[in-house]
Amino acid sequence: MAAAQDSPLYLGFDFSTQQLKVVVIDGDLNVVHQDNVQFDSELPEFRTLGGVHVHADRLTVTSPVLMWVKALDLLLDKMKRAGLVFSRVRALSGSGQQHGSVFWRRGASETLQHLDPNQDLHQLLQVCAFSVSSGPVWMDSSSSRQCDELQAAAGGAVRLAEITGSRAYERFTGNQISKLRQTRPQDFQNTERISLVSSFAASLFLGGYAAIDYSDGSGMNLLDIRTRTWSGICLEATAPHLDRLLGAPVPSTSVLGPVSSYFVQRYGFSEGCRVVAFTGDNPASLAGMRLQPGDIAVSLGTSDTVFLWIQQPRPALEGHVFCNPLDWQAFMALLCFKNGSLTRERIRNKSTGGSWELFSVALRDTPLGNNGHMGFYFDSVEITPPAVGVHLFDPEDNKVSETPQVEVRALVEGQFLSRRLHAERLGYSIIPGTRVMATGGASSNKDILQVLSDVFNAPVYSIDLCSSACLGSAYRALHGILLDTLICLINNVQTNRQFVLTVQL
Ligand SMILES: Nc1ncnc2c1ncn2[C@@H]1O[C@H](COP(=O)(O)OP(=O)(O)O)[C@@H](O)[C@H]1O
Ligand SMILES: O=C(CO)[C@@H](O)[C@H](O)COP(=O)(O)O
Repeated sequence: MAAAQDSPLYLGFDFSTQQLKVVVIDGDLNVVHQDNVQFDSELPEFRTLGGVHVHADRLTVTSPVLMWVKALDLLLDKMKRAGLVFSRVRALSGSGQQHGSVFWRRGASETLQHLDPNQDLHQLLQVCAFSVSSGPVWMDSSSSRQCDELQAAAGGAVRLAEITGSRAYERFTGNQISKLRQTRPQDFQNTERISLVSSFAASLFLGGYAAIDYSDGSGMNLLDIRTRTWSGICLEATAPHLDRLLGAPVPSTSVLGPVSSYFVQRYGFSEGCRVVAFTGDNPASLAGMRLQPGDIAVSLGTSDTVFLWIQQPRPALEGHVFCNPLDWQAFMALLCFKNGSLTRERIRNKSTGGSWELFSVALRDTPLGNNGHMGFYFDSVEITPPAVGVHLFDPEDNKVSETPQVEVRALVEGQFLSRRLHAERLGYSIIPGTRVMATGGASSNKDILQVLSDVFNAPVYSIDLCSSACLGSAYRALHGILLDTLICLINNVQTNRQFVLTVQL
């Protein structure tokens, strides 16, 4: 049943690689509105391809910070035009592509606190809010030197993984901070605060710097995932006084504060609307998919990721362990594959004239196993495994340069075999009852999901909305508010309780 016209609403945003999305839910978890802004097509002035700029070295990959700010202006205007009554919003939360960093210039805190509601955020922040106008994102693999330095300082890759949940990875924020400090010292000097994409987005809503949450903070090679505090060894190896630039990390369910007066005056948000900590898009998806023990999630967004809810961390040299965004005592394991949707798009353009429909036909017209044709497609330096290049094999295992008729299946089967193989190496086993939960843009394609099901030998479930990260963020907004109310109640009961002396020694 639809909720009353004035019942509370909860917003979930996702600042992902190619777009900004929002989902609005009511208190019964019904989705009442969704919208998005595509970076490439709706903000062409930033000249991104897939939301990013790939630099000449092919290793450095950045995104303009103001593009994300302008996308938020545009999205909120779209929501207003669609008739969304912002005064009903009780809480909001969100997520961001993981690992990307935003460097706020000295004085930006002051700017954030005094935003003029008559102007766009983009106008207000364009002049001097950021010391780095285009920050590194998760696709960047240019910080190998800094990774080696961090591992040496921490006592090796295994030790670093034990502390932070991952060996050193180029895209992880700590190594990107190190690179900026070494290569652009002046910009680093001008920096007042460093945010992740998630905490940057939360800062816009708060009108002040938002804390980094434990879960997204686990993707930096800086957080001790067991104590949930910054690791002294890692901070020291990265930059002096880094804790001041990062602020203290907080539980992912934290209520950070009220939405800033800018949003109250410009869009009519209620002064009581609360901002719940933003997190990474994969942790938010974990919440959105409501994973059960034994489930495995496969996200087919710009990146492909495989992740699961785990109770005990067992960090390895491959893959990542993050703090869990819902249960502070639990964790999540994640594998990330860089050559996901963009590689599927390249083969779609090459083999089926740019049509997903014909891509699907090619999958339907070829048999499981592809008569022995096999492909490994690493268009750009892969994360899992660290490999590059396209490697094709015929049924006799000869390396060939082309597999034209069967290329679509060679690609998709190869991708999913790799997802399964690496998940099993992490210790995950497919057992009777295993459910594969699919999400992300490509999960709308049933023929791709059929291959996923065949390769994992398990049923695949998807949700009727592509962005589980947005949905999870809206759930998290509601969850955060409920937890906060509960904690306040418990505190009140404890303060008001009258103790009576009942037994004397
Ligand atoms: N019908 C389809 N078949 C296969 N892939 C699709 C289809 N529709 C969209 N996609 C893929 O979804 C990708 C975007 O996924 P999405 O999860 O929205 O990205 P992100 O959240 O990383 O910005 C696109 O790059 C596109 O290749
Ligand atoms: O690097 C990772 C996870 O470690 C990526 O999964 C990013 O979080 C980008 O997400 P999408 O935009 O592809 O959803």
